[in-house]
Amino acid sequence: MTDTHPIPVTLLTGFLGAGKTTLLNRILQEPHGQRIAVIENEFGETGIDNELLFQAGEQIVEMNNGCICCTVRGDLLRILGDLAGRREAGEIRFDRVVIETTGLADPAPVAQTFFVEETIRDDYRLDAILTVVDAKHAPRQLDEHHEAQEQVGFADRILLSKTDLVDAAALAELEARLRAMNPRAPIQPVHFGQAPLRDILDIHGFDLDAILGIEPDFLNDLGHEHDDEVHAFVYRAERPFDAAKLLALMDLLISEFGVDLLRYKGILHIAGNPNKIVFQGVHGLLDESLGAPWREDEKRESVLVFIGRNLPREQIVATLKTCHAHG
Ligand SMILES: Nc1nc2c(ncn2[C@@H]2O[C@H](COP(=O)(O)OP(=O)(O)OP(=O)(O)O)[C@@H](O)[C@H]2O)c(=O)[nH]1
Repeated sequence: MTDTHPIPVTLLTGFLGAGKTTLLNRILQEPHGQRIAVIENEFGETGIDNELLFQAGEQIVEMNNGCICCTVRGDLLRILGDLAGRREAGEIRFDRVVIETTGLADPAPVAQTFFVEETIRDDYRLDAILTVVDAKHAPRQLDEHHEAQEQVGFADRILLSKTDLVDAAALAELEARLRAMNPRAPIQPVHFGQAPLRDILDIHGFDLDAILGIEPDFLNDLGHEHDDEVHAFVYRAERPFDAAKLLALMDLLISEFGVDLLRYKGILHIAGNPNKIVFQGVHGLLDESLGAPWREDEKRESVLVFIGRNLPREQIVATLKTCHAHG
């Protein structure tokens, strides 16, 4: 197999006991012929999960003590750098990396590492954040723990475990709630970690030119029974944006609401620009680039998706409306 470059990285998150290790074991045991380096992160001194992990042939398990969101700049960088160096030197071979975060970790610092650290950006490509949600216990966890809500907000894909333990009505209610919190992320059931690998690896959740996986009418069926802190909204407009005004607004939004903006993504129709402009971010870190040209037969519509904690939606929408070009 030829070496992949940059190395794809999957970030696996989910609340305590959601089924992350079960899923990881399944990924490792699958006869896909790929070598996967696993970075395991646990609270405390003893990494029990390491014992539970099935270790096959050339797979590598790296341990990382302490909470990943606190030690990310140190341990994670060191481990990723070390792995890439040893791979380059031909000492070890692996095709991809999976990072399993502890059930209470905030995945943002891990994701941001791949945006900001030059050396890491050269060697690695963050493929997606996968969030395992426990169908049985999630309703209560979402009510009681903001970490559980945030993990849903960050997800590129939501993997629903333990659907065998709930009835269809409870499942439908949970799915509606998750969709309201994060309409970007498709929801996929995983029974004891079983899901097609194509639904888990190489999702390209962070690609700037990836389509915004939002159902056009999702806003119509948002449930409001739950007063979740984390929720999403979409802004669509056919009138072109004034680039300078929009940039100024994004700067303002980021400085004012950066901590509460979990994920945002947009495809923009900018006045005078024949190309789409695509951007996305995690908290305060924004990445933007020139997308493909608008096609002749295509509706030139900007679509922006914001997922965050208690975002002042009306205020943001009202300000966005002032950022369009005149005439
Ligand atoms: N009934 C049922 N149980 C499941 C399913 N998936 C996982 N489990 C069980 O849930 C428990 C927790 O699973 P783990 O994979 O250890 O969860 P985790 O997210 O790694 O847990 P932490 O590392 O503690 O955060 C185990 O007993 C699993 O066997 C499922 O689809 N259905």
